[in-house]
Amino acid sequence: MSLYCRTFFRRKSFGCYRLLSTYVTKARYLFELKEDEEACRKAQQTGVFYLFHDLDPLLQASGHRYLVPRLSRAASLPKSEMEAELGGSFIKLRQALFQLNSVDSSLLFTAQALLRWHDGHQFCSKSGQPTQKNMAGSKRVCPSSKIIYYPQMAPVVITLVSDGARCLLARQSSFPKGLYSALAGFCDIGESVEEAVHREVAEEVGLEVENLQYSASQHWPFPNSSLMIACHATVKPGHTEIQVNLKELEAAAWFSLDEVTTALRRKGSLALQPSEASSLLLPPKLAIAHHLIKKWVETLSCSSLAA
Ligand SMILES: NC(=O)C1=CN([C@@H]2O[C@H](COP(=O)(O)OP(=O)(O)OC[C@H]3O[C@@H](n4cnc5c(N)ncnc54)[C@H](OP(=O)(O)O)[C@@H]3O)[C@@H](O)[C@H]2O)C=CC1
Ligand SMILES: [Mg+2]
Repeated sequence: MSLYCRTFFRRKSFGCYRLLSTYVTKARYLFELKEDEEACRKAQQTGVFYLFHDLDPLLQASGHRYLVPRLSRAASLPKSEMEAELGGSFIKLRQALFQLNSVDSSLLFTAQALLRWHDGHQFCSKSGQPTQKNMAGSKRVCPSSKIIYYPQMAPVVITLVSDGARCLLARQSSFPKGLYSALAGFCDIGESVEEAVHREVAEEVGLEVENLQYSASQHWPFPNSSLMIACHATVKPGHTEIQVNLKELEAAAWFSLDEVTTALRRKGSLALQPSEASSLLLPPKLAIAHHLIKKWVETLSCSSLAA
């Protein structure tokens, strides 16, 4: 059983920061918890805990949604007794994605990513000796080599390529039937975001892009922690012929504004009804791919209205 503690910021107890904004005060407080073992120990006495078993969070079903119980103290019971006592079950985070609200999912993403990182960094890669976690869980230190290990995220670029009227979406064989997403790929070492976008698009669909525009970013915990960097880009005029790299993708195609708008309106889970078996499915709201696609639709719809 693993526990992830979250300490809620209480404004009145930090008079020394009174002149600063609430956000700055909170940021300074969280910084203090990472640096000061004793302050962190104290905070854990009033903090709330999220419970995990083998990286699966404890969730409570409530209609079509999942709620995340916040525990005021750490208890240690066998898994089944814990589930019975708290009226919930330990569920794979990926499986529960569509039934969580965005605040809960963001906290659980961070908690699971940290727990996974600690689990995989128990030993120093130089000395082979066990590493020790600090109270806040923000780093691990090897007492022998003195190396400090910090939790890491792998940078990933995700790009929605457009030819002005259509956008390019692709699927991997592991995706649910009908689901298409934007092109994604890990940055190689030494690469800038721009270089990674150009390379990934060329590698996966054989196209050259230009007019790169950063849109947003997101921490994504699956399968390991990634920092998703989302961009829009266009192809060079007239150069739209896709050459799918079948080692990376199962299929890629251009989709019209109408097709994408209809797919965005489709609600609910990723399972298609038999009558819609050939329909296009898009990533869920929580995924940054959804944000990129929605933004493209909004921009194109506005510009066609203005024309
Ligand atoms: N939030 C969102 O909206 C979306 C998130 N994603 C995420 O983006 C990530 C990348 O997408 P994907 O298209 O799969 O990536 P790539 O196109 O880069 O291909 C994935 C392959 O890269 C290799 N790889 C795995 N980890 C790393 C790493 N840390 N550095 C370099 N190469 C690595 C693996 O190859 P091998 O197994 O041969 O070593 C893996 O099969 C995935 O984690 C996916 O979950 C993707 C789309 C949407
Ligand atoms: Mg890819």
